[in-house]
Amino acid sequence: MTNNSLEYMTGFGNEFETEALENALPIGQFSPQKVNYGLYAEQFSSTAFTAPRSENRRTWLYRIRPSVVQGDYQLMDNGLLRSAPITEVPTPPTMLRWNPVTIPEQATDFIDGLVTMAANGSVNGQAGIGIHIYVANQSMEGRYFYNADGEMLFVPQQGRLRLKTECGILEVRAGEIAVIPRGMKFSVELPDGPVRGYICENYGNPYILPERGPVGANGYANDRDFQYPVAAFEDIEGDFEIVAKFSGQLYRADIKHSPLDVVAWTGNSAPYKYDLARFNVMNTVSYDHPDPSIFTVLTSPSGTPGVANVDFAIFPERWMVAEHTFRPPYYHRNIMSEFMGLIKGVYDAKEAGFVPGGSSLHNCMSPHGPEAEVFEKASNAELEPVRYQDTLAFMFESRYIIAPTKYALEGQERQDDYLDCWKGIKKHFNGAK
Ligand SMILES: O=C(O)Cc1cc(O)ccc1O
Ligand SMILES: [Fe+2]
Repeated sequence: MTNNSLEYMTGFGNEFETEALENALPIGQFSPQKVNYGLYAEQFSSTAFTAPRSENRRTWLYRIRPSVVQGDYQLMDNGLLRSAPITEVPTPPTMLRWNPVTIPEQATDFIDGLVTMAANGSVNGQAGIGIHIYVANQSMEGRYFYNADGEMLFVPQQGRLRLKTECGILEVRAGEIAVIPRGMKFSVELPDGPVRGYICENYGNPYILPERGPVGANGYANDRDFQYPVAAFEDIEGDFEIVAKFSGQLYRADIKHSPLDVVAWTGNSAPYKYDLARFNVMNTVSYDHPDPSIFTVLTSPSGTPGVANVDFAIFPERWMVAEHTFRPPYYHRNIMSEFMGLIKGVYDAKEAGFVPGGSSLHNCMSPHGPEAEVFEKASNAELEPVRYQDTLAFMFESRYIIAPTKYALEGQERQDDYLDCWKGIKKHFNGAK
């Protein structure tokens, strides 16, 4: 890429404009008869042309060659990648938990190292999500990827990713997230070696920031903290490969040049990153445990107001000051389905077994909550203000039942003894007649 300095532009969903060469962007129109530098104009639409203006997302790309210059697609092996609906095994209501997926010893790039844990909705119906773990130890070399099935939310747990995209370069490490729009081409480099993390592939409406309601004009994830790349392009020719995820299937095509050849772009559909440490946490300063929706960073709305296709919520470092309150997450059963991961530290409902890089799934109406020891400790603790330190968990919460894959249910990471964490819950009832 000619522009290798990692500069970013800021502001969630802004109408950006950026050029790696001076005057590459047309002025006053999108599609002039001739574009400067002999570039081609290409519109990249992430919403229907006719989506309401407030939701409309599209970007104009000014590139060396239009995207149509490529070979034909051939089927590829999906490896452990799956899409909704998952039909290979029935979905049990059982509460599930997994150890981290091990980073392989053999050469594995980002595409090779995708493992689907679960999915819901319908990839072709553009509703629901795919939940994947990525493990890799090699940069993608000579190949590029795009996902026509959904926007990709990256939640790194270990290591750093350099995401080279059509719109420019983003780097993310554990504690940060990145989102790449549906269909945007990119490659993944690993500047510091092996990586592991989670991906929420969003088949539905693009993520937006949640409403703030009476909280007011500031707080939660602030718009200004979202960072977008500046234009950067590769002008290289060779024997490359483009890999597409389309309708749940991987395909490959030959391409004789780098598809990351966008010299300038303008619009509001672009990849972005966000440092989760910037989340402005709202919580009780009086009593009781509010619902985890107070920790929502991004939401993909479904057609029903207040009922998300998927919410991305975090459980970050914060002060806990609630008085006369059972402070950990309450025992509950929920119409929404909850997939959780841990980036670092210890999660307050589970002191053992839920480890960084691991995952859990509590589906629609399946009961869950603190393990036995946590209940005993929290119901007897001195309620001083406490700072939850060195911890970061997250949740993908969805209106649709989350179906684990056959690999998730039968693979080596599954903790078959998960339910034992609640076995020691004691009967404290003292009202017997
Ligand atoms: O189940 C979980 O651990 C997630 C969660 C956290 C919380 O603080 C309240 C409700 C909830 O579902
Ligand atoms: Fe929950």
